[in-house]
Amino acid sequence: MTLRWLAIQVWRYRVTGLMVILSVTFLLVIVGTHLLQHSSSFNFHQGRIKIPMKASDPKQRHNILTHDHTKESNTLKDRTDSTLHKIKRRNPPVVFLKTHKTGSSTVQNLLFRVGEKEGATFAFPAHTYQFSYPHKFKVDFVDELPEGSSHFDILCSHMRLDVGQLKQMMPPDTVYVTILREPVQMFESVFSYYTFAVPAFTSAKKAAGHRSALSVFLESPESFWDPNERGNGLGKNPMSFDLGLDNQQWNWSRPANLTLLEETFQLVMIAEHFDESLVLLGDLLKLDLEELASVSHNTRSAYSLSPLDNITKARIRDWNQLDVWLYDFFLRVFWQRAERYGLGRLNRDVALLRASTERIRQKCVARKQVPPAELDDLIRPWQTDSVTITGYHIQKNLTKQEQGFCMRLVLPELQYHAHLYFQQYGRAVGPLPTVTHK
Ligand SMILES: Nc1ncnc2c1ncn2[C@@H]1O[C@H](COP(=O)(O)OS(=O)(=O)O)[C@@H](OP(=O)(O)O)[C@H]1O
Repeated sequence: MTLRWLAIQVWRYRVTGLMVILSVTFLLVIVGTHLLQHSSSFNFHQGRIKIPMKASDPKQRHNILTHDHTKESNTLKDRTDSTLHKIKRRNPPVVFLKTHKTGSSTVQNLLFRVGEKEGATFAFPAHTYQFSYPHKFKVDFVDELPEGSSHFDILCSHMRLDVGQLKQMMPPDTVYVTILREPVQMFESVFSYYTFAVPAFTSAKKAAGHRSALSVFLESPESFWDPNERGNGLGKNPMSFDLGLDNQQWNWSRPANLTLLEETFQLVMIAEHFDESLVLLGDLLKLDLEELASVSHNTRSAYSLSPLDNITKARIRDWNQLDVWLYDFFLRVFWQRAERYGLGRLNRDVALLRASTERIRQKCVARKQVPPAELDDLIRPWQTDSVTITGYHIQKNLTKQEQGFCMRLVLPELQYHAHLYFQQYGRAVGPLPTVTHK
């Protein structure tokens, strides 16, 4: 009887019932979509970080990020309260000397991700994104230790190395790592990227007219390069300069500070053996395969690349003899280290890393080599007037958690730095001071 009555009621109100179910479903879809859009675990508030398309003095200018931090206090509180900051770091402290045009932004991105996940305290420059480059590093270039931290865990921004100063501020068990790249490729990349930032390169560009500025520079580099002119540090032996060596004069003898560098750096990564380098890095820092995944950062678009003829290559090597010597030296050290790890074991781990990274790239990356005009401010890498730097689009069909991971994977250096800096200090990255360091 009751069942029959129920069946009659259902039949009588079938249209109204259907309408109610449809309305509730529609409402749930609307609310769900809204939540996904506005509560991403990686809440960068797109549109509030503004990166201009072009500038001539990369990473040093203070006005490149205008960050409206007043609107962000709640987000910061949420982040500070989150479990992210309560996880105990399991990795040793690390200094990564970020050398120029060596693939260093790719390594830095990986360290940013690991550090953020583990609530690490970053040693950031007090002003802008570099430690008062090209001055040699000093402890007072570093921003204050944030409240509640007893020491810095990770330092990975550009600097000109001074080992003694670094050791004054980092814990004794700090792991020191850097990266070198084959000097011809590296110098060509430095020249192209910094054509309008290194005065010697700019003079060559002006003199070149329609000819290749690099070729004109290499025909008589001494006529363009004044070692005493500020900003010319990267104009000759740039890797040696970043490592704090005298990049001007060299008489083929072992550089005075080489022993100190050998003793300080547990690992000098080699860009041409990037995956092998990552495996050794992972071993030192106790990282797992997923943490070692990366995409290449700061890559130039195809039309910003020009093939080098043999004369140009020989001239680059001639002009950058100390870098050539240094690279060959640390390449030998690298393979000695690889042998200690075990070459068979290294090959096996590289294969595992490549397979794991490939899976992650497929999951995250919808499109690579995306030109800057097609990238949102949030994910557009810094551009210079002389080259075009490409970026990535991430996949659309990702869960909230995957979206956070994938965004971080492709996030350019300046944006990630600005985010972590704000997270650590609750304020935007500081501008250049009016009085420069001596
Ligand atoms: N994984 C990996 N392996 C090898 N090479 C890589 C990798 N990731 C980035 N790159 C290349 O490194 C160049 C950018 O270097 P940096 O990130 O150090 O540049 S910067 O000084 O921070 O601006 C830039 O080189 P060029 O394209 O020749 O300019 C990148 O393409």
